[in-house]
Amino acid sequence: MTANGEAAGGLGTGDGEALVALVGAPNAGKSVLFGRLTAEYADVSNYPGTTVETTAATVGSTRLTDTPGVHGISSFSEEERVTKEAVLEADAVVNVVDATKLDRDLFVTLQLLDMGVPTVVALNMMDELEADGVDVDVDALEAALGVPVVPTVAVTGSGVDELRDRLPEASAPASTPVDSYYDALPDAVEASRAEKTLLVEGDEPTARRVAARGLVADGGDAPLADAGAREAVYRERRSRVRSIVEAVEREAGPGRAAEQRLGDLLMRPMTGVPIAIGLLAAVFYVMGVVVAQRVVGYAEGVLFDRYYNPAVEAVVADLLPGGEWAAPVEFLLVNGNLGLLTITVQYVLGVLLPLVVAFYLAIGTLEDAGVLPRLAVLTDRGLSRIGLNGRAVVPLVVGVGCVTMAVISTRMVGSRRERLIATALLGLAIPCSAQIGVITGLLAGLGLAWWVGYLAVLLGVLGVAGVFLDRTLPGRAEPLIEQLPRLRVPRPGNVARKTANRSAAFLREAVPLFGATAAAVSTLDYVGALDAIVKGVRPLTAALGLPPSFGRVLVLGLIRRDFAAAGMTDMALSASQTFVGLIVVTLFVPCILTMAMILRERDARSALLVWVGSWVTAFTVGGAVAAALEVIA
Ligand SMILES: Nc1nc2c(ncn2[C@@H]2O[C@H](COP(=O)(O)OP(=O)(O)OP(=O)(O)O)[C@@H](O)[C@H]2O)c(=O)[nH]1
Ligand SMILES: [Mg+2]
Repeated sequence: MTANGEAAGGLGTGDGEALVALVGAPNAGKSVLFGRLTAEYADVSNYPGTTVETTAATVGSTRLTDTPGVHGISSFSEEERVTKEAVLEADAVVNVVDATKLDRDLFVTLQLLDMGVPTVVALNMMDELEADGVDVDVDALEAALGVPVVPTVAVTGSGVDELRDRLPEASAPASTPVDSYYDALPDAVEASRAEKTLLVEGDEPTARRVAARGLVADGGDAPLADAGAREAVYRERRSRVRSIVEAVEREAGPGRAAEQRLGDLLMRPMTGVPIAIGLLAAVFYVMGVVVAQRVVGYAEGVLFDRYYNPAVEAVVADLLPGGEWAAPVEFLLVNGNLGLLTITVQYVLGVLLPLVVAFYLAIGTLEDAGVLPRLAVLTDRGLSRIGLNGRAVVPLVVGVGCVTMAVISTRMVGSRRERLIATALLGLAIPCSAQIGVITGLLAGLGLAWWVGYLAVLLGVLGVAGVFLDRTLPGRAEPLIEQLPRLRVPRPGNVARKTANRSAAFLREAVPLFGATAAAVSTLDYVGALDAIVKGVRPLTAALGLPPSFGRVLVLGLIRRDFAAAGMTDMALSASQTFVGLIVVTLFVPCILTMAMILRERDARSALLVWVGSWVTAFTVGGAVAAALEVIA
């Protein structure tokens, strides 16, 4: 059974699994419901656009798919295409509607019903509807739509059982007002009702698909209705939405104003900027002082230095018999620079993991509270000068956690042009959490003035690079159209779960990569090739006033940025050398994982632009800073 027309009902009646898709507006609660219905976790955040790809899980005889949020079933963006495909494949849809935004969300509901897709409506966020002092007549809504409507509160699980029970009742009305437009399609188009509706609405991918089937009899003609049809259908649908909302919604009491006021405070520069600075300061206190210095300091200085490393060295020495082949193996496993079993483990578990966990906890809390998009509105003015809009705040902030992940989140930044700018800035001048930890540690030793200087240089580079890209790339910045999520109290369970998932993903990626890097670098080291490379880049390091051993840091930096920063901890450098070194390491090329992600999300040209640009920027800015420091001194 597919979503193809006739008034359909029942589910899973045929052989095999029934495909059910969760579909609805961004931030309506689809992913929370997905988690409730399947016991699998899909990323949940309190901002629109969290889900960008489908996630599926099987429960009993049903295969449930979580989809990216959309305001319509169409193909204007990548997310919409993904969701449209999921809808066309599905046997039935659970349409997740934010009860507090009926006028916005029922458009998709009616569109699904016009398409003849068997649907059950989950009327979610009922708790917030009540808090707003609004009442929705669920029975009247059900009657108006002609399909089951189940009130839910996804975060508490209320209504979820009923939703599951009523899934088999998924249906669509037998006829639709869009029927009358089907005549506008070329004769002899053989397509399902869902496809016909999309054709009337001018959906090109559907037209191509229908044409490719060879079902257009008179050849040549594109199986689309004329351009006016979409407008007419949309207008008619919006007016149906309005009359339904008028019929089912009524004021039931005073709404809450406190949340609104707090939200406004966050977005007004006078109050928002201090609040934002306070929040960032809190994050950096936790990251830079509590975790980077205390936790990491204890892990490195006590756990690894005193207990773990000596113990492993002793065991390896014991187990390896003497003999000439044993020496390189022992070097590989336990050498003091990057031993596979000692220093590498120490870097990953003792340094990076605590920082990464702390960072994800902090960012997860902000994500859940709905603070990030308000920061977006706040920073929109500044960012629009560098060719971006405020939505780029989220990728840039996520980038401070992990640039690789941030590259994925640039999908929410709008046009290709903005994505490229955001990606380039991320690759260039945003240090990742793993690196920040080490950087914070090194700068803390130098004093506050150096910290401020470091931030100033980075912001300067971000600004100049942004303005440069903005001026040189074709096109222009898009205005911010942001659906603000509500402010919500973060849910500790969700934050913990998300942190655990992200940290596990970090380990899965970092461990093999670190292992391979450490083995490769140790091998180069053992055979003396590392020294040769280090000699080769000596002119560069000398130009920066850095010792030759900094070349080793650069080699590490080609693979992982945090690796490079960590490599600096063991060098004897003066304050200004440390400063210049950190600037270079921060601006230097993105790690291998980020490069792979840029290739996946953008293209080879963008990747090359970022990589080469990083080399040039790192050494130009590093050189300039070194020269300036010399003048001052
Ligand atoms: N108060 C309340 N909050 C909810 C409810 N359902 C979801 N939320 C919150 O709404 C936010 C968005 O939830 P998600 O499940 O990520 O929304 P989504 O529909 O998957 O959003 P996209 O992936 O962006 O399309 C999160 O902060 C949830 O905790 C609900 O019934 N009541
Ligand atoms: Mg989602």
